[in-house]
Amino acid sequence: MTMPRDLPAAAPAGPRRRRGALLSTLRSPLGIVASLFLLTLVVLAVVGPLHWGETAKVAELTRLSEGPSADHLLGTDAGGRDVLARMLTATRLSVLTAVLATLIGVTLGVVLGLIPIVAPRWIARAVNAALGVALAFPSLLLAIVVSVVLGVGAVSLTLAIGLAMAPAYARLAQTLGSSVAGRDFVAAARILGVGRFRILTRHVLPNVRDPLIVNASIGAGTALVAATGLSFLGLGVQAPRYDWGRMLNESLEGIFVNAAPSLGLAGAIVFAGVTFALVGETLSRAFGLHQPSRRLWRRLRRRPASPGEQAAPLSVVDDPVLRVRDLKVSAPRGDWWATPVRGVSFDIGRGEVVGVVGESGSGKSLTCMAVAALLEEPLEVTADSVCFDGTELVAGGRVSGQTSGELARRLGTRMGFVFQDPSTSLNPALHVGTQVAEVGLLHGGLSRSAAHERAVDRLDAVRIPDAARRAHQYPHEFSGGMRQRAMMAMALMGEPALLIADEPTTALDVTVQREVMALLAEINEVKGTAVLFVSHDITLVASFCTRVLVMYRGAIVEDLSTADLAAGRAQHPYTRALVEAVPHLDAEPGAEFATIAEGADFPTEPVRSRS
Ligand SMILES: Nc1ncnc2c1ncn2[C@@H]1O[C@H](COP(=O)(O)OP(=O)(O)OP(=O)(O)O)[C@@H](O)[C@H]1O
Repeated sequence: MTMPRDLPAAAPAGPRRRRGALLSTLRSPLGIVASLFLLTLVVLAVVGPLHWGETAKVAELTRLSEGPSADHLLGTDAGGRDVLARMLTATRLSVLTAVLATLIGVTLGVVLGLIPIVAPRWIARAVNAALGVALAFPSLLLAIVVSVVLGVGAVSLTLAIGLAMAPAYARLAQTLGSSVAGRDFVAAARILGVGRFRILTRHVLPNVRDPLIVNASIGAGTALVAATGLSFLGLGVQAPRYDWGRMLNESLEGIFVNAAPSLGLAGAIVFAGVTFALVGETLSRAFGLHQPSRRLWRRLRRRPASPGEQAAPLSVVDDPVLRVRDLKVSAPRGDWWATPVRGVSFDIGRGEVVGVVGESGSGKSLTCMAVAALLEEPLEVTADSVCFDGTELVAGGRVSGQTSGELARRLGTRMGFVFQDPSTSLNPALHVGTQVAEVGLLHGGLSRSAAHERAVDRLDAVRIPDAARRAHQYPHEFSGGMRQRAMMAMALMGEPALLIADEPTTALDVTVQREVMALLAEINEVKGTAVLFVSHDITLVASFCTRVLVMYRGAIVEDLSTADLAAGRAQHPYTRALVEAVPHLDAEPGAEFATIAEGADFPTEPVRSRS
């Protein structure tokens, strides 16, 4: 039996969106085929014994083990009974065994898997240890042992397979449950005094439900094969009852003179298995858990540019360090593609400091990650050109997240990236010095000791106190500001032509923010490194940068100098709304702050406003 797939625990959609997604998936070719297959299987399971049950019992003693004929399409068995009628009659028992076994396996698995989240620690430890032991056994072997212990028969077969499936589902539920239990909303519920059981039912279960349902549908096919296999071995359904496995065993004796019964039964087993897999795949698409198909990738590549995309930049720089033309980032959302970055074009001059502002979700981070070739599948990054420091990153219209060779060396030594969250940007398992030294080892041709020496020197340059000692510490021993400076030290291992800083100060307190900004300014001045600085804080951008790109709904709507911005010469209504929303210290006490109304709709047409 195969292990359940470790699908991501997706946030559950609301009931209406869920229903809508399910209906639209059911109308897709996959959904239609899956529904037809499932309907056929259910009808056969319900109607089979009623319609063909009596015919299946009739034994024609003059027609034993006959081949296919007009009367008996799959021939007769050794007792002179019609194989097709028996096969159709056996559909109910075969399918029911698989479905019930899966239900038992999933239910038991979910209970065992989620116990550690709610039970006292000693119970959780005991359950974990038992699960570890159970998982060490191959599940089919476990099913054989259990069915021998329980005694052969349809009921014990169902229980045996269900019990054998449970450990794998328990592990899956535990993995999914633990990832949800660590999220902030669970912590918030705990702070509010919500009990553990209620947290489990209200917060954890709804968030792991979808991947479990998808796995259960696919797992039913595995259960069917296991049940058929055990019955085939004589450990499952016993005479006078019969399922496909037992029939397959009986048909084997005469397979060389009459292969039709074995082939027919194999076809039935494959049909049922494929049905369960198709249902699982359909649900996976409806719940947004699947990876997009190759056909979808191809369709995306053929997709024509949609209106509003901006192939021409709003301003052009001579000899830019970075030139971006018509950059688009698309992300799969179920069966369709969202385009959070809709064709942006811009230049950054050598040594220039350019800010990117825009509301949350406007595509600032995706744009930065895309130009640094950091985005990978399932995200799709296309562009006419992304030319960094004289090197074209676009090949075949696409920017790949997997760079190698000269390109990786160039990006590693000439481009630096400082991420928003200093707590996740460094590997917690490695010393900071080791991580900073990596660029020197990989691309600088330095020996291990020389790379370490340079890393210490770079940490010192970004004012990490006692750098030689600190280099041997782990990231958790650094403060947030020190981690951001360590990221800058990493960039300074090479000779960076561009430093992309994606909200590098958002997670820091004001004093540390100032230190980080001062360091960025120093790197720009001393090294001549251009900076692409992303921030929500338009005042900070105006004071630090010389030019601002304003992003709105995945496009650059205005590209203006900070002098124009400060002098109130912004022309796009969205830029003006951003400026007006900046709080002023000289505002009347008690006066309401200006804000951008939720759902406010601004034009996405860009304006040219550089003086
Ligand atoms: N890995 C991803 N897969 C799919 N969609 C994504 C991914 N990353 C971001 N998005 C979506 O793309 C859109 C733009 O995201 P992005 O992170 O670029 O926004 P942002 O402007 O940087 O926002 P913020 O200021 O909050 O960081 C958002 O709607 C986001 O949900």
